[in-house]
Amino acid sequence: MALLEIENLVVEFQTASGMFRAVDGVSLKVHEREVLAIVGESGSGKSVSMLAVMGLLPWTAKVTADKMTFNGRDLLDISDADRRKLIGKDIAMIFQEPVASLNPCFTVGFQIEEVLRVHMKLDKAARRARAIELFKAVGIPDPAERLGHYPHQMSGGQCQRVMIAIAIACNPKLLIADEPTTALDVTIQKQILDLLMGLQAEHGMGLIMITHNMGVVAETADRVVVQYKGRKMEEADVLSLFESPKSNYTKALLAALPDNATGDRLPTITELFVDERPAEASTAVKTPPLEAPL
Ligand SMILES: Nc1ncnc2c1ncn2[C@@H]1O[C@H](COP(=O)(O)OP(=O)(O)OP(=O)(O)O)[C@@H](O)[C@H]1O
Repeated sequence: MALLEIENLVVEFQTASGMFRAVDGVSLKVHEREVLAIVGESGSGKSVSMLAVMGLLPWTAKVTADKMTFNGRDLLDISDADRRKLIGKDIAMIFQEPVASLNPCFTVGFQIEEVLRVHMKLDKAARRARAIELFKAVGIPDPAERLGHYPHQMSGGQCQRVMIAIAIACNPKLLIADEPTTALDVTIQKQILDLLMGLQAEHGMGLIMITHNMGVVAETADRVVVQYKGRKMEEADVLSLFESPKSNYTKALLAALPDNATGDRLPTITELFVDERPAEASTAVKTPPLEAPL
């Protein structure tokens, strides 16, 4: 049985200029111990699909699917109370802006201990000991002292390590990493990716890596889903995707990599890719409105 199973997921937002379809019939599966990369350019609905799984979309979103289960449990028909027990414990997510994802008003120690209090019911001393252990596991130096720091006192890379420590605090079965290295210095990006992959292997978690970076896909994924304008264009194991991509969009993504440049100028995706979908389908996905959502 797959850990996460999604069939025909559609997410639409109610906006001032009508309904906007951000995710258009996406299906995917993730198994235990598997790393699935979801790749696609900005706005292709990668984050929105996973926020739908987490139940973290605003009220303006309408989520429908033929199936959305976690470990056999129906996520479409789950009570708010049951979802709160699951999210942050069995399914955890880390985001691309680590500093903004932490609460600036509380110490990082309070924030990690809060997760341990709510989900693991540990007493104060056990929470502190576990928090120190987790900070050590993600490579934060002087963990006991760092627990007393606020997010603004730490670098972006350190904050992402804190976010990862919080995400793995309750030994989740599935970790969703939404562009976890995009906001970080290049020198730190590799360290954070290595840390995530090490933890994934050690804990046997399923990992969904959302990225627009084909280099990250190549380094991390077992299987890849390619998304474009809310639709799944292709799904393949990582080797097949790089060696024999099927969809023209995947071919365009690969051809736009600097390593594949032939002339003195890199081609853009729009030069390389013509939307393969029937006109009816592609116009169903309207250009996002500029005005704020309702
Ligand atoms: N609350 C919202 N109301 C209206 N439209 C939204 C809302 N949230 C996201 N969208 C739109 O949904 C589309 C998909 O967004 P999403 O964040 O999933 O893209 P993405 O593929 O993850 O790209 P990125 O890497 O830039 O985050 C975008 O066009 C975005 O503007």
